[in-house]
Formats: sequence, structure tokens, C-alpha cells
Amino acid sequence: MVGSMKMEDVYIWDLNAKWLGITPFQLMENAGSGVARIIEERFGKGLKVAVFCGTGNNGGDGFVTARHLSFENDVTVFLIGDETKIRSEEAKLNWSILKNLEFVKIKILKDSSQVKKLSLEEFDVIVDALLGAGTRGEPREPIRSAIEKINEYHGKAKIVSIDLPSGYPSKVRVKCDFAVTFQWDKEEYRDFDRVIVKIGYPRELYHLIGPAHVKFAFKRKGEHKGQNGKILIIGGSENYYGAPYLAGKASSYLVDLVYLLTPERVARRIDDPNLIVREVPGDNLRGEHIELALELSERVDAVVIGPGIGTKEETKEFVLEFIKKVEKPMVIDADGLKIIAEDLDALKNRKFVLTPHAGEFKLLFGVKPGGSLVEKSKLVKEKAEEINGVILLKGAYDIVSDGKVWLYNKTGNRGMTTGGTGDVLAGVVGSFLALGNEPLRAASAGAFLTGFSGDLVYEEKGEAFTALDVANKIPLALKRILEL
Ligand SMILES: NC(=O)C1=CN([C@@H]2O[C@H](COP(=O)(O)OP(=O)(O)OC[C@H]3O[C@@H](n4cnc5c(N)ncnc54)[C@H](O)[C@@H]3O)[C@@H](O)[C@H]2O)[C@H](O)CC1
Ligand SMILES: [K+]
Repeated sequence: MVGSMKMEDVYIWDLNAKWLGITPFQLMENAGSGVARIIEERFGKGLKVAVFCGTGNNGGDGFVTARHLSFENDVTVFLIGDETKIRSEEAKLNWSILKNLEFVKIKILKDSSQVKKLSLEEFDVIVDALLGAGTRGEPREPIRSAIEKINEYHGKAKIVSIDLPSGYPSKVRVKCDFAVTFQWDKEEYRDFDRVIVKIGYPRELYHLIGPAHVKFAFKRKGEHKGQNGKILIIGGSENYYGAPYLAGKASSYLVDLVYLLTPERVARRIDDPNLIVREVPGDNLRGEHIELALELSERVDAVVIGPGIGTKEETKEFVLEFIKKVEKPMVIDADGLKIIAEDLDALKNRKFVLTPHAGEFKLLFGVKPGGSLVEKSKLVKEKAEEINGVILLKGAYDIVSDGKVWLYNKTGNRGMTTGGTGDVLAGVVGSFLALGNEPLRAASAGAFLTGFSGDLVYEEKGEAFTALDVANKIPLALKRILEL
């Protein structure tokens, strides 16, 4: 069991499950049949059952439960609300199926006066499918009266809530004997007895990075200029100018302001109006440029350090000093990784994502990742825990870990081995940091979005494409993901 889950995780798994092709119809069928099975296991058959349904998908689960219990039990469905309010396709389908059955009694109660008049003496079991995860605020009428009506029979009939006691977490909630909840034990659902049933999610969903990670990471802090993330890219040297440019280009699609700190000869080669280039004299960044770099870092939300920065002695001093002093979350990539490999202590109390490929991983940790996905993820998790930060190990499947959980990303293709896609990735991960995400989310979303952009380029061009193609495909990739 992977500990307790946050609701946000559940929404992410839901969305990624859909991306895998698992439909809400399957989930609702499995949910409702799971509840029916638990009821029959616990209370037998030949029961008089009342199923109280709302007009959301919690109610939809109730429709399915009623169908599964019908005929062998005497089932009455109470729809609390107007049937035209049933809105999801899956709930509508299950409602119409129910209405076609002869052996299910249906009562539609639209207002609370009708509900208050109800007597439920005859029922052995009352199923509460009024409200579930979609509850917003205190229960409103007529649902409220239905909750109060059910509670009149607490201790007389068996009361089984679907997913959670309706009304929860407000104090007006169903006093159920237990709730049947789905697939994982949400930490928000703690103070009631519950039975967990699986409803079709593959367990590996906990480890799969999907489009939902990008959707949640691409939150826009505010709609005003400059509130949507500012990033500083530090890189370039006498023999590399493309790397910092690619990282900056990728970032320019995701955040509002992109600063680029680079030696003058690199700066002269970059004439992209989206990038605010700050140059230092000479061929390489070195110790005397620390102050400028730190001063610039104060203006941004996140930093990417390493693309094309080179490994001259003078540059090593600059990189290590900067990493120790910077106050912002950062991505350390490429030559930056080679430099800190000599002094991992520089990472103490820092907030960072390392983005090594297998060779850089070996340089950092003395062991080359190999074997199965699980073996590699175990190694990445172990090293991430050791350095107390996030590692994104690039590969056919990228592996991301913060030392507590591990995730893998399947997007991307063979064409991505072209030089520079690592720089694009570093810029994308840095941008998600700049948008306010924790390192694990930033790395996960960055891996998915970069690979997905590469997949869109592959669809268009086959394997012969450049890293700049990948960077320029980010807007379309993001659009596709946000539409899912
Ligand atoms: N992925 C899963 O885990 C699955 C969940 N299923 C079930 O779906 C519900 C969540 O369904 P949703 O439609 O989002 O919301 P609800 O049915 O819980 O409620 C929405 C419904 O109720 C009205 N409403 C909201 N707040 C209130 C209120 N305070 N008072 C009165 N009415 C309220 C709102 O207008 C809607 O009409 C989840 O709990 C599971 O049971 C899937 O079926 C299986 C997979
Ligand atoms: K419920």
C-alpha cells in the first residue's frame, strides 16, 4: 500500500487512467458492483434495500448498486432531485437502464417536504449514494433532508455509504455503519469506517507520469505580466552557445520572463527577443561573476544552471559557489552535474532537480543505472534520498524520484537522442519550478511535456529532427494536454 493519498493524487490518477483508455463507465460499473458485493457478503440476500441517489456520479454508483442487488433483493431507488440534473454520460446511462427494469422500484423526490414524509421502517439496508467527492459546502436541500431522514434509522437499518458518508466533511453527514470507498485510501477520508474496493485502476498508475501531471503543474499564478514565472538560465562557454539558448527558448513558451546569463561571445550569438541576455566579459563564467548571478537570481523564481557551461577550473568555482548561495529552486544539468559530482555536499539544504543521463548518473553516484525499470527506479530513489533532492534520470523511460516515491515517464522517442533535447528538458523542468511547483512535480511534468513535444515532432518529421524543433513544439503539446 502506498501510504495515504491526497485528493489531488486521486484526480491525477483519474485523468491518467482516462489517458490509458480506462473509461468512467467501467469505473462506475466496478464501483457500483463492488458496493453490491460488499453488501451481499456482509448482509446476505433477500434484503429490503433503499438506495438514496443524488444527481452526480455518487448517485450514478448508486444506480449500478441498485441494479446489481435487484431481483434477489427488494430494491427501491430514491432519486433525490430532478432527473434532468443527472449530467454525466455514465450516470445518465445507468439511470436509463434502471428505469427499464421491472424489478426496481423508483421514487423521484424533488423537494424536501416529500423527503421529510418518508418512512424507511421496512428497510434492512439503506445505501447512501447522495454525495461523494463532488460535495461543495454544507449539504443543500433536498439532499440535506435525505441525510437527516437516513440518520433517523441509524442503529435500526444497516447504513452503507458509497465512497464517503454524504455531507462529509461537514457536520451534517450520514451516520453510516461503514463506507465503501474506491481503490485507494484517501487521507482526507479518515474519521469513518471504510472498506476499499478496486474499481479498475492498474496499481502502476501510482508510478506513471501522465498528462494530468502537466495539467496540475501548469498552474498560472496570476494573469498579470511577470506573475507567471520568471527564470534565470546560466550557461554557455567558449565552445557552447546552443545549450543555454535551447533551455531559454523552451522556457520562453512556459514562463513570462527568461533571463540568460552567459559569456559575451555566446551572448553575441543569441538574438532572440524572448530572452533577456545578460553577458559577462570573457569566454567562461568564473568566480568574479558570482555576485551578478546571485543578484539576477533574486529577480526570478527558479534557476537552471549548467547547459553548455563547460568545466574549466574557473567555472567550477563559479558553479559550486553559486549553488551554495542561491536562494531559489534550481535545475542542475549537463556540465553543472559534472561539476557538482566532485562535491555533492554543495547540494546540502538546497531545493533542486538533477537531470542526469546514465553517464552523468554514474559520474555523480559511481554506479551506472541498469536492469529493469523497477531496479533502476530503486537506485534512483535511493540516491535521491541520499542527496535529499529530486533526480530525473533521462532514458528510454525517464525515472523521477524524490527519495520517497518514484515515477516513470514513457513519452519521447529515439529521435530525442539528438543533441540539445537535454537542454530543452532542463528549461521545461526549470519553468515548472518557476511556476511554483515542488521539484518532484516539476521534474515529472517536465519529463512528460518534453517527451510529448518530441513525439509530436516525430509524428510530423520522423526521427530526423533537432532539439529546436522539440522546443518549438511545446506550445502545441501543452495545448493538446490541457484539452484532455
Ligand atoms: N475516480 C473515482 O474515484 C470514481 C468516482 N466515482 C464516483 O463519483 C463521485 C464523484 O462524483 P461527482 O459527480 O464529481 O460528485 P458527487 O456525485 O459527489 O456530487 C455532485 C452532485 O451533488 C451536487 N452537490 C455538490 N455539493 C452539494 C451540496 N453541498 N449539497 C447538495 N448538492 C451538492 C452537485 O450539484 C452534483 O449534482 C465519487 O464520490 C464516486 O462515488 C465514479 O463513479 C467511480 C470512479
Ligand atoms: K455517499
